[in-house]
Formats: sequence, structure tokens, C-alpha cells
Amino acid sequence: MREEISKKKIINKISKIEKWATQLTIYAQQAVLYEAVLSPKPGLVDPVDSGAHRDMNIYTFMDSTCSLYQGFYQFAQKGLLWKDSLKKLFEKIRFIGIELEKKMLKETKNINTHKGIIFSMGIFLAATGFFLQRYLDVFIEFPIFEKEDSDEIFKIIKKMTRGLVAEDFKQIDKKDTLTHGEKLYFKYGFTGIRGEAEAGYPFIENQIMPRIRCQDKKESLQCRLLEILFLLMSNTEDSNVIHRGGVEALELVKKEAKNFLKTGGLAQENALKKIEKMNSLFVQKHISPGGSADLLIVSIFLGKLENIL
Ligand SMILES: CC(C)(COP(=O)(O)OP(=O)(O)OC[C@H]1O[C@@H](n2cnc3c(N)ncnc32)[C@H](O)[C@@H]1O)[C@@H](O)C(=O)NCCC(=O)NCCS
Ligand SMILES: Nc1ncnc2c1ncn2[C@@H]1O[C@H](COP(=O)(O)OP(=O)(O)OP(=O)(O)O)[C@@H](O)[C@H]1O
Repeated sequence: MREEISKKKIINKISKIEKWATQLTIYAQQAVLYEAVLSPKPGLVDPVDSGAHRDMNIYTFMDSTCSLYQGFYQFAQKGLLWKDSLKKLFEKIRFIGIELEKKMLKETKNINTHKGIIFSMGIFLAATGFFLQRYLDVFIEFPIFEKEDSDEIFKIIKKMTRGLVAEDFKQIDKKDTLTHGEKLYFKYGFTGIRGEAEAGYPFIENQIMPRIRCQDKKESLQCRLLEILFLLMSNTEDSNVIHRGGVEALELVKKEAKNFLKTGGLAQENALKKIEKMNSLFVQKHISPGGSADLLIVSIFLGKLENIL
């Protein structure tokens, strides 16, 4: 009898882990899709145009997003089941990330649509799954997150990624070919996406989430998400922008985004016209703020967890 009860308990727990990993995956996919369809975005692919990209369009993003589902689920599940150190959890999910990157590239015929978000969302999904372990025996349904819960996610991420920059760039001078991120570290010391992760995505924690929490919920989702994108563009050390247009391009993106927000943001007259003008400028200069787009996706994911988006 006792054996039967404990068997039942284990089965219930496994089915709850499956359900919660699925919910996390759905939020992550929603976030990726919200970003893709958001328009008008300067320099980035959206349904209206392909920004500064000649090799992809909105359909490439739809195809790519579908290929992410299974890998996203694995990130979340790994976190929900993990019993070892957080550094080891990160090492483990990097393998899942590398495989997922290959799958995404196969689906897009070798076009890099989602490399950055596979990395960042992988970290967030695993960290959130790990965090949720403490609620598995407490809640029947998937919980709605409070600010304090999100704060814990950032703490977990810092522990997972401690030492990442030094570790990843250790052998850089011995490598024959370098990725964009490695080249920029070599040339300017920019730590890019790795530095952002190791710092625990501080701009999202300290500026973006507080802003999303107090945005007027009656505003359209389009305006709210565009505001967040411009806030991110005004601050992100975006290696995507730098590798395409150098440090001047990064300064230009930051300046344009800051000006747009200072002059009234989405509330100003002709706001959408101004963004379209910025889009033309970025297209002409071949600039695409892909790092900010990725951080927007992560912010939407957290907004979904807190039920504020
Ligand atoms: C670290 C990885 C993702 C990227 O390295 P790479 O040197 O190519 O970086 P690169 O500078 O080209 O940036 C990649 C993308 O990150 C995004 N990005 C750029 N800057 C930033 C930033 N400051 N903040 C957030 N995202 C950024 C952009 O979309 C960009 O295209 C990659 O090398 C890797 O390790 N891939 C394996 C997959 C993986 O580890 N997944 C792990 C799941 S945790
Ligand atoms: N809506 C979007 N439009 C374009 N890029 C986006 C969008 N959302 C996110 N990104 C990010 O931008 C990156 C694509 O940038 P880019 O085209 O410069 O790729 P690359 O492979 O780094 O460079 P290149 O194609 O110039 O060799 C992707 O990794 C993706 O994460």
C-alpha cells in the first residue's frame, strides 16, 4: 500500500514537471513570436520589411521559431530536474544549445536567425526551471511569478555563468577562425552576450522589468513592446551592431534610441513615422540591433511569467 502511494507520488511529480516545462516552452515561443511580428522595428526583420537583412524575411523567422520548440523544452526540463551545481547545469545546457543551433541552421538553410536567443533563452529557461523546483510540491497549477521570483532567476543566472567570459575567451589567441563575438573581444575587449549573461542581465533586471511592471496596461502591446525595444537599444553593447558597422554604428543606435525616447517616445506625434525614418537610416548603413531584439525576447518571457504582458 505504502509502496503504491509513493509510486503514485513520483508519477504525479513527473507529470507536473512535464506540464511546467511545456508551459515554460510556450512562454518562450510566444516571446520569440511577439518579437518577430513587432513592427516597425529599425534595421530588424519584421512582417513589413527585412530591415538591414538580405538573406532572411519574416517567414525565415517563422520556420526558425518552429525548430526551437523541442530544444527550449529540454532547457526547461533540465532545470526542473537538476540536482547538481549551477555551473554544471550551464555546462550541460550548452550541449543542448549547440545541437539546437545546428537544428535551427538546418531549418533556415544556414541563416543565423536565432543564435543569440538560443543562448540567452537557454539560460533563462534552465534557470527558471531550476527555480521552480521549490514550488513543485507547493502549487498544483503553474504559478504566476512575483517580482521577488524574477529576482531569484537573475541570482541563479549569475551563479550559472560565473567565470564564463574568462573561460570562453581563454584560448582565443590559439584559434584559427574566430566568431564575431570572439573577434570583437580580441580587437576591443567587448564581452558581448557572454558578458551580459555573466553580469546576470542587469539592465533587464534593474531597468526593463521595473518599466514593464509600471507601463499602462491599456496601451497597445505594440507600443509597449516598441518602448522596451528602444530602451534596450539605448543601452545594449550589441556585438551584432559593432561587427556590422563598428563602434560608430553602436554610438549611432544608442543616440537615435535615446533621442526618440527623450522627445516623447511612442506618445509623440509621428512616432511611427520617426521609427520608419530610423529604419531607412539603419538599412542604408547596414545596421541591425539583433542583440537588443534578443533582450526584448527575454524581457517578454519574464513579462509572461509575471502575467504583465
Ligand atoms: C556564445 C554564442 C551563443 C555566441 O557566440 P558569438 O561569438 O558567435 O557571438 P556574437 O557576438 O556573434 O553574438 C551572437 C548573438 O548574440 C546576440 N547579442 C549580441 N550582443 C548581445 C548583448 N550585448 N546582449 C544580448 N545578446 C546579444 C545577437 O543576436 C548576436 O547575433 C555561441 O558561440 C555559443 O556558445 N553557441 C553554442 C550554443 C549555446 O551555448 N547555447 C547555450 C544555451 S545556454
Ligand atoms: N527580428 C530580427 N531581425 C533580425 N535579427 C534578429 C531579429 N531578432 C533577433 N535577431 C538576432 O540577430 C542575429 C542576426 O544577425 P546577423 O544577420 O548580423 O547575423 P550574423 O550571422 O551574426 O552576421 P552576418 O549574417 O552578417 O554574417 C541573430 O542571431 C538573432 O538572434
